[in-house]
Amino acid sequence: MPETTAEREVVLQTRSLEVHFDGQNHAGKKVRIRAVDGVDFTLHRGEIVALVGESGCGKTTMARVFSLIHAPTAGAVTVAGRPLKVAARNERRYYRQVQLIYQDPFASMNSLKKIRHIVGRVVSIHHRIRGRRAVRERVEELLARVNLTPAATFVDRHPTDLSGGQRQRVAIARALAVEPDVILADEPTSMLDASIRLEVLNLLADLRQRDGLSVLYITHDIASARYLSDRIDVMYGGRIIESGPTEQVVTDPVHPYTQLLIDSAPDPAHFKGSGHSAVQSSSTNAPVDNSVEVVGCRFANRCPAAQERCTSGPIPEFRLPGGRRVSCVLAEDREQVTSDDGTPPPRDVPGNDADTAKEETP
Ligand SMILES: Nc1ncnc2c1ncn2[C@@H]1O[C@H](COP(=O)(O)OP(=O)(O)OP(=O)(O)O)[C@@H](O)[C@H]1O
Repeated sequence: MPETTAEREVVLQTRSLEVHFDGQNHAGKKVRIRAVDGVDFTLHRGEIVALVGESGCGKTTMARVFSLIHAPTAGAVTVAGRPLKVAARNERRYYRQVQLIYQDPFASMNSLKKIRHIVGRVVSIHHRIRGRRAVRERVEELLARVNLTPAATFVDRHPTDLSGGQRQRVAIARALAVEPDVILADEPTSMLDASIRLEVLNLLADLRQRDGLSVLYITHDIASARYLSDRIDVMYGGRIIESGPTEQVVTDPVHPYTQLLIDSAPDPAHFKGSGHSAVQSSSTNAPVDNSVEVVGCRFANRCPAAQERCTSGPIPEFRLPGGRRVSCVLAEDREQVTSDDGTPPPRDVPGNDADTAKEETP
């Protein structure tokens, strides 16, 4: 396998992706909701990328674009190098490449059917395996792959006979039945008991390790993202505001919002399955109103380090060593920072309060 992400094949990519919805604000007025508002995202083969952010930031909408539920409003989406529209012409073939795992495995399972039927149906459709015995053998193989063993004891049970963690394993087995390249895991552990969360995350890590699967892991919990992912994309108000190798982002964040997520996690260094971000519950942290068009940084009204220029014009994307990208003026203070075009950013920018303050000091 190639050593660096730059050398690996890109399986999912977006460029300037926008997904807007018609909706209503709290006053009942019609508004345009910018669920995703100019996102550049990349997932390489065999990589686990975590999309992290609070509720309403646009994470699920991203996954829904890749699973053909929402169409992009603007921007480009490619899947294994092909434009999404082309890749999705044949839906069945598309879903062989890309599979979605939901937060609530019950939502996508007929609880009246046995596991044999729930997983077996996908096996028969996608692999054209006929004959009860052949289908059952394949189902048992898949259940064993997600550590539901002995598999023969699970096939004749109903989803209601299983624990939450076991049901999520069945959902993963069903996704694996089509032998996908990519798993989109949308908060796959948030409805599970803390003790089982780790098991499911370990299973995803194991599938990547053994089968080279690529995983888009969606979560509001940066501690679990740190546990599982190679890279983190932090999303806020429909935009990715910071991204890079997981350890670098978590141990040395640049954007104050990333710092807030880390501070809100119980113990980002030692995830034991119980992590829950407190960002949402704080009364001072009102969720972002993504129906309002904002030129600068959407986080500025909550940011302890906000400067005038954070809201007066677009915030450039800065690059840092290690493939890190940050949309925050604080990145200018970092060593080896470059602008999007690879040049060092101008340090003396009018309106930069920090610089002005330094000049005025006698
Ligand atoms: N079909 C839709 N119609 C109108 N608005 C939508 C639709 N889907 C999502 N939204 C809005 O888009 C924004 C982003 O939603 P999204 O579900 O992607 O966020 P999220 O980060 O996944 O949050 P959560 O973790 O709560 O699911 C929210 O303001 C949401 O209300």
